[in-house]
Amino acid sequence: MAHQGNSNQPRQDYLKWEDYFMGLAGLAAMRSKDPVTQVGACIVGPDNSIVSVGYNGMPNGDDKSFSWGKGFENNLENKHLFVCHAERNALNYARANSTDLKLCTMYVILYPCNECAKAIAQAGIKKVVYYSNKHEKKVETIAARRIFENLGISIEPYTTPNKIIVIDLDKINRT
Ligand SMILES: Nc1ccn([C@H]2C[C@H](O)[C@@H](COP(=O)(O)O)O2)c(=O)n1
Ligand SMILES: [Zn+2]
Repeated sequence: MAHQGNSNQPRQDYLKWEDYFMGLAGLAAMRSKDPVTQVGACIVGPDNSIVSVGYNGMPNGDDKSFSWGKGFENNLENKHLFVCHAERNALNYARANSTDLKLCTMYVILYPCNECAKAIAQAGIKKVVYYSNKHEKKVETIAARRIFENLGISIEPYTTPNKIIVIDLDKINRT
């Protein structure tokens, strides 16, 4: 029997496309400084090329002028009015590179809000894959769903059972 290291067969447990894209969205989310909810988004072209990634953060990364709090009576002390959503950041980056997004798919860790849904629609994206819908009952999410439904934008949950993707950077040194 051939030693695994000498096998002439391709690996079978390689990362599938969906896992790769959602994994990239998850990796981007790890850049977020939001202490509660870290969101990442990855925009993918029809040829499976990575067009853009983004994560939620304060405008221009300015963490000094804005609070990461939530639940304060004074809305200006809450993050929500200020934070740039992962989807918008990914769209902005793609736009800055003049990429046509019409045939692209967006992979995102959290179901988009209404504002992002509008931006996704205006960019011409026709398919969104999301991981979590933890804000399902929020009016922003309900409005987003309506935008997607009315405009015929496909919005699907990520169904792959691969919830944990381990990145072992040092593996290369052991093989
Ligand atoms: N689709 C979404 C939804 C939310 N975000 C960002 C905005 C905030 O930083 C955070 C939500 O905070 P929470 O109320 O869950 O504490 O997530 C986003 O980027 N994309
Ligand atoms: Zn949003």
